[in-house]
Amino acid sequence: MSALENCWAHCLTELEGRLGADQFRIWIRPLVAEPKDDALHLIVPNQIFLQFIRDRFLGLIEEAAAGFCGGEAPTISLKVGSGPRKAAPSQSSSAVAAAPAQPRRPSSNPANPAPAQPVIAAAAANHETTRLNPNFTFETLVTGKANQLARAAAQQVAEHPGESYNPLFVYGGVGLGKTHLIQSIGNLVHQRNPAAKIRYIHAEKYVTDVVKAYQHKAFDEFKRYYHSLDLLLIDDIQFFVGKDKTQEEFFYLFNALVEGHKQIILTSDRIPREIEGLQERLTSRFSWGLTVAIEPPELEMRVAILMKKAERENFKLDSTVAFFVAKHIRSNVRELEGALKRVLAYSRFTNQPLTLDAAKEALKDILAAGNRLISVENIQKTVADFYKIKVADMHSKKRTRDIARPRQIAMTLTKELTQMSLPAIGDAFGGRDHTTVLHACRTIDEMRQNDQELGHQYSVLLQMLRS
Ligand SMILES: Nc1ncnc2c1ncn2[C@@H]1O[C@H](COP(=O)(O)OP(=O)(O)OP(=O)(O)O)[C@@H](O)[C@H]1O
Repeated sequence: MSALENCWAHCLTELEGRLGADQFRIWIRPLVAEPKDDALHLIVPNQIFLQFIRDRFLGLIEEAAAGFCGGEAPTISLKVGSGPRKAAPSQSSSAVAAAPAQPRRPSSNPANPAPAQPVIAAAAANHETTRLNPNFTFETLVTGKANQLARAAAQQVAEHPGESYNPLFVYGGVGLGKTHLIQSIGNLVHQRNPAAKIRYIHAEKYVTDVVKAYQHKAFDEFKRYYHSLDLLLIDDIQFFVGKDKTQEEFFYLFNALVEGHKQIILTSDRIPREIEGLQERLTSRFSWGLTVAIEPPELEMRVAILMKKAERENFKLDSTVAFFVAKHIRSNVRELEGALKRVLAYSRFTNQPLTLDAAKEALKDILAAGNRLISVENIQKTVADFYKIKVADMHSKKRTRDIARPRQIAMTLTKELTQMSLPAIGDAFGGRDHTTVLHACRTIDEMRQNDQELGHQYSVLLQMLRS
């Protein structure tokens, strides 16, 4: 190996560590390095890829190369080539591709079925057996800035249930991967300890169980069952609001499990203290462990998710197509998945390669009816990014101007761009009253006339959301 090849090999190791397996596989692995005249030429598959590598990763690559070569760091250039060549050990040493792929997961082909679903908890007679989704694992979860912390915390909890953060409280908007993340914990705990009694449940089901126990005077059995769990995962805990009996029962259950070092994991669309109507003793207990957010994914992560999902369908998605879809579908991962399914189906049914034109055709009605795509989540995310605040602040009670004003702008945009009623908008913004929404719309409309800067910002946002 020449010094430059050595340098590139070092960069690969360094970058894999820094970017994580998914980002590395998608962005760095396709690069082919050609050492030439004291420079390292990195060949990329297409122009969009080139721009992306230049904007996001070139600095990192240069840093890694400088770290290896010290003062003698080579010049690194990017150019579009005819696609990555395979690097075999016997190959001439003039081109070095990135590390080999991770082993592929079993195919989704029915002839090669997914591993058996872990059965959760030998449930007591009245508590039907539930199953975790075997596809919701840490391996299939793409990590990016939006969920980095949540994932790290989840991994820690899965490896040391009942010992590190209890409860783990995960919050974030619709379709952002809360269920996927917490079920990954369940699946890993089950894999490591098949005897562990695990129950994943939606909060509404817990409410129903309490009601049934109440009706059938079967609280002893109810308690015996729930109190015997090793790991309890409850999704969408905000459904407990207004259910006093449920909250009371859950309070006892919570105490018993935590005292017994049994792990509890909860999700919600907002942080505990902002769930109005939840008893104070629960709110404070929910904050005992660790509360982590999942934010909407940024472009880079959305592309990675699309690539990974397509790969699981044994489909090689061109990065130009992935960018196109990711740029247009921004609000949440569920919508992103829906768009991907659509383009894949289109390509299969029409027997056409999945080109950019094919993707445009497949998504044409979604794109044409742009307004239908503008969801309240999309607006909240766009406005929060624009003003550099958290999406969670759209739901929060904070009244400082730097948060309240963007929130009012987002409400006004929602009124203008969607068919939602004032009460529905109020609900989507942390359960506010419709008069608050009306006041926000009037304030912003007036300010747009009198405050040039705000008027401009509003038009930019409108344009961003409609494009
Ligand atoms: N980071 C990610 N990597 C891969 N897939 C993801 C990721 N985030 C979400 N998904 C996928 O998006 C879909 C929606 O995720 P999930 O159901 O976990 O969202 P949620 O936050 O629980 O939504 P809700 O609030 O509606 O319950 C799932 O199919 C999930 O696998």
